[in-house]
Amino acid sequence: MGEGAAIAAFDHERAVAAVRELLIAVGEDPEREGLIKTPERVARAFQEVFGGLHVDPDEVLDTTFGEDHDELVLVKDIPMYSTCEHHLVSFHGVAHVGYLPGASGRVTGLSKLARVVDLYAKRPQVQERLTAQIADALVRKLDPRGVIVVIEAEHLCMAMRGIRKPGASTTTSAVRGAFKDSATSRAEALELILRR
Ligand SMILES: Nc1nc2c(ncn2[C@@H]2O[C@H](COP(=O)(O)OP(=O)(O)OP(=O)(O)O)[C@@H](O)[C@H]2O)c(=O)[nH]1
Ligand SMILES: [Zn+2]
Repeated sequence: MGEGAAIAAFDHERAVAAVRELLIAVGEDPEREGLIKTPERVARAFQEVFGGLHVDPDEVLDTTFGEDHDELVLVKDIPMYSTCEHHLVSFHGVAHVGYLPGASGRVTGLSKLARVVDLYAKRPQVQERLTAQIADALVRKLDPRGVIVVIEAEHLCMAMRGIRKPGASTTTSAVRGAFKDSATSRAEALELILRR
């Protein structure tokens, strides 16, 4: 079982009631025409954007192939939408996920790397933890020689409110195994990742 996989199911009725309360709290009338279906819609949207809480990300990495490939596998520019756990607004950008297959040479499906990003992103998150969780899932499931994950994102909590710095970009990385031990391997991977 992956980290934090088994939690209570989504409580739709409770979410609808909570959104309705929030609308009243901000001074709106939840009975007016434009808002009548909003609690229902927002509940469904929350179920989708936090859907990763109810799926075990490790299971998507069960698909592996014996390709006998022991060099870098890197998927760049995976679109990523997550939700800042402090303000419940979006942070979004791209994730880059790379790994060096282990001695067995087994690789996973490329889409599975993007699925792992998605499942961890669909939780209340901070960018640093999201980056580390993706790296650690790959370490657990693929027994790789190394893993590197880089996420570049804009936080709407810094753009639309608070300090109001739209365009500010946050980069986080998580390196494991060979990418942690060898500055040369890390620099080569980062060069490929950040090359435009
Ligand atoms: N390290 C980290 N910080 C984050 C992330 N997302 C949001 N934050 C920060 O979390 C902090 C929360 O600070 P608080 O002082 O508790 O909350 P706040 O008064 O709303 O803070 P401001 O955003 O500065 O107005 C802010 O500095 C946010 O920028 C993240 O993914 N990683
Ligand atoms: Zn925030």
